[in-house]
Amino acid sequence: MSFFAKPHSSAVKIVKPTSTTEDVKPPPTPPRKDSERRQCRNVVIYGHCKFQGKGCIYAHPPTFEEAPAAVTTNTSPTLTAAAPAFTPSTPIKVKASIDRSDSPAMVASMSPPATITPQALNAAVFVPRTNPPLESSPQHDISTPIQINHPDDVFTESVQTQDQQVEHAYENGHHERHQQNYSGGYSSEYDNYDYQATTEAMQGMELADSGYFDPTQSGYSHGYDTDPMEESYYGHASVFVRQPLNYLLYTPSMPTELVQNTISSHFVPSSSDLRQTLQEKSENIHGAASIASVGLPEELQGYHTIVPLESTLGERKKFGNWHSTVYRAFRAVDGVPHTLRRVEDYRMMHQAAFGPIETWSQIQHPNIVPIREAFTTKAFGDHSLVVSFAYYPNAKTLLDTHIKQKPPTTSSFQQGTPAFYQNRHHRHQQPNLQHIPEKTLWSYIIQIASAIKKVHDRGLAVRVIDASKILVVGQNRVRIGSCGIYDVLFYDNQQEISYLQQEDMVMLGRLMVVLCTGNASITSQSQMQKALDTIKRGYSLEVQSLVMFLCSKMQKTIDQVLDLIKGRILIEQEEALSAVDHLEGELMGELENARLFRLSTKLMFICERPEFARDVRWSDTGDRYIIKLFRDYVFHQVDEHGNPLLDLTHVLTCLNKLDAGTDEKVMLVARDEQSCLVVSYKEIKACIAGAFDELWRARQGGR
Ligand SMILES: Nc1ncnc2c1ncn2[C@@H]1O[C@H](COP(=O)(O)OP(=O)(O)OP(=O)(O)O)[C@@H](O)[C@H]1O
Repeated sequence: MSFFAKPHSSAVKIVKPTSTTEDVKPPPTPPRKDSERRQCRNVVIYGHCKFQGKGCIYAHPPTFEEAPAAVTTNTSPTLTAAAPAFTPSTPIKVKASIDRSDSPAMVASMSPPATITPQALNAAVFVPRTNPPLESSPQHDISTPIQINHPDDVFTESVQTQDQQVEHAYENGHHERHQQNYSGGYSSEYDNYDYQATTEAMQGMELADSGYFDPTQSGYSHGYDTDPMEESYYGHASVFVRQPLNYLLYTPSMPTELVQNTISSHFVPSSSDLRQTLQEKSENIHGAASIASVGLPEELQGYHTIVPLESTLGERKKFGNWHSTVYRAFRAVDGVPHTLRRVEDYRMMHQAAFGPIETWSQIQHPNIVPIREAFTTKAFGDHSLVVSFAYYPNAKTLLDTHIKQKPPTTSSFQQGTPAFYQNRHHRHQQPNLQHIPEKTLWSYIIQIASAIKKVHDRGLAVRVIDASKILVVGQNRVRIGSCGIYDVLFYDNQQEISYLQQEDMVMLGRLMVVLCTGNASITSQSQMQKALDTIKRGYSLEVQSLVMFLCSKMQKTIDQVLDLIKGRILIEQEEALSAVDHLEGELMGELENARLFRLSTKLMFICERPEFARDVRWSDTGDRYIIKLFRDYVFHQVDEHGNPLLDLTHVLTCLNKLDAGTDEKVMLVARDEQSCLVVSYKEIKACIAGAFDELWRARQGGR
């Protein structure tokens, strides 16, 4: 065991002194010869010198037996002054040091102030290879560090300057290089601790981090790159590959001049609005409406919590010739909300009528509301057809969005409407009666035309291209809803598909007229002529000619329409890809959440495991103790009155520093407030990696 061997942790324990500093004065050192004052290189490299006492003329530190007594005065099993750590040249007053710990509550409770004992002052100085020494400050006066070089550098240098040491330095070579990492610098409290077994990961980290990694260790698989936890998520890790590591891998957000996340794009709102929109959607899904559900079946073919999405009072809505109501219900098997459209008083004559539903359920298109299934039921007290669709929270129809007038606040609708959809309608029925911008209009047309193309190519017709059946599900995003229902309802009265597809074209033309004029009730030829005049005044020639083409009696196909609008399609595609970039940028920002969550999870996995309570390696000793104190430091802070401090910023800051493994030191105070440890985030990180690695191996039955 050596004072200068590489330690596991450079944590410094600061405990109450056994005597005051005034009592003990360091003995005067007699002047020595120059060579005797020089530090033996073997000790620096390997932790000890084989030739100590056998002719080596350089200075050697005292052996363990010769070392001054440990500083510790209590029995808590932690590091002692024998542990290699920074040694202040003047006693550190704990009270002063704690000022660095950002913990006023802890400062208040550390009384009386403890100091480093004089013995500790004589202990050898250790400075981690890659850690810069603490900055000198009134609180911290750190001795000059010994610079430990890369072994190869030391070897070369020793050939030139210390011939006597060359031979045995080379001889001991690789083997001792490993040993120095496992053995040195720990007091007897650490003797029970299985470093060999538990710290492979730490070894790897330290080696890799400091450029010491030996590429011949190809079996090594635990380090930054192969976090066992991540291994479980992403499959078995491959062989560790040496690479320059910079673990400050915070995902940098794309600068706004490159991706304008802060600005609303065509399909995606600005970052803050996007978050708000998603929150509202989530709230919508979880919103319940008990009053609205009164009288409705509790369970319907595997769906429950059925809530109407529209008023069932007053004038009944019709779907074709049938009364119809739209509900939201949760599917029992997966808990996912669905939209159920119920068609009342429908008697199915042939089971084959469900055939088109089968075909429709296979159609996946970003502008069509997907169909889940269809069934008939008597649960409502009649013969109803129910078709289940995907549910889009806070979706509203084109009619509601752009055309419908807001109902007067005192209307019977609002008075008699259950809270759930009253609020919804109140929020959504704020129609934008202004002129729809041409860009938005083209976007709608292109999306709907794309959906029509998909359906026609499958040998079907859409049949519901209507402002009241097309849903606005996101910013400028539309989906055609209620597809397939007419195919079931009119199964016994089927028409030529080519005729129905022609109808789709005309319906698209009418939809354009409705959107351009804001008038959903154009029936006569004269009204149509007026509408065309309005379009001429407000929209480009391209819009006018497309409307004329679609509303004409000539035969047309969706391909012809797409050909006419191809220039606009390119603009739309540009917008769609920009939206993808925008969303990807947003997702990158959210990556951090997973990172911090994983870290917190590791802490929870490690700390205070009941099944390891009797295992010395998992009790309050060594690395686990540091982790436990760190957990307290992060999550269990209290204010000066002992009240819990719930400061999320503190938690995030600590976890980020931990994940980055910074050299910044933190003071961890024991729960009994009798001792504290100064330890860097880098070391805590290594402790956590080692402990988690052992847990991981125990999980696999290796324990
Ligand atoms: N798939 C869906 N996801 C979410 N909400 C939907 C879905 N389908 C319909 N809705 C909502 O249900 C409500 C009723 O739909 P419906 O199709 O009956 O519209 P409507 O405006 O009432 O049309 P109509 O006047 O023809 O009845 C609308 O507010 C609509 O936003």
